[in-house]
Amino acid sequence: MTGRSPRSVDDVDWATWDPNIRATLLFVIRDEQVLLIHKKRGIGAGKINGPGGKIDPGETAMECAVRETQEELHVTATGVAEAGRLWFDFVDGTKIHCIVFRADDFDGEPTETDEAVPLWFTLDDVPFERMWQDDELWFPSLLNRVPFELKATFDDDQLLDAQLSVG
Ligand SMILES: CNc1ncnc2c1ncn2[C@@H]1O[C@H](COP(=O)(O)OP(=O)(O)OP(=O)(O)O)[C@@H](O)[C@H]1O
Repeated sequence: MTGRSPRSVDDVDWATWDPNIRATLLFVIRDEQVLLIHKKRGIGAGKINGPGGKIDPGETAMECAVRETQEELHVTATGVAEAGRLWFDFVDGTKIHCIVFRADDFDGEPTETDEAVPLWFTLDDVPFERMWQDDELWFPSLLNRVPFELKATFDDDQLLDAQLSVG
């Protein structure tokens, strides 16, 4: 141990870090609004987030992001592009690697499912207090189309430390 605050980003050996969960997030951003979900189950249930979930064997991260958005909201995202990457190291040993996508549009009508409630927010009114604490750190880069990478440590859903790199 280094004796610094518990589990800072620099305490993690990222060179050997091997995620046990590979996941995605997708944000449809259209007409100065972003399509979010109130998540009903799974990791982060009760929070607001983008649609997304774990990558299935044999699918690409982008295929996963589109599939999860279809499953959770019954819409098909279009104009999808990678926006950034997130590394989450939890004190309980959970290691989540998440690829974030941005979409310009979608086909279909956002619909509540067993997994999620669709919610639109204007870009100056995103409800960060109801989201994972890291989201607020990288969301501006997502909006500005600046590639980002964020490494963060968490204890349960409490953010301990984070390092963002952009550009
Ligand atoms: C720690 N800070 C975090 N900040 C922002 N987003 C976070 C997150 N930690 C996890 N996430 C997202 O949460 C989803 C989990 O996936 P999750 O819903 O459990 O997967 P999936 O739909 O496959 O669920 P089942 O395994 O079928 O229950 C997935 O989008 C992942 O990126």
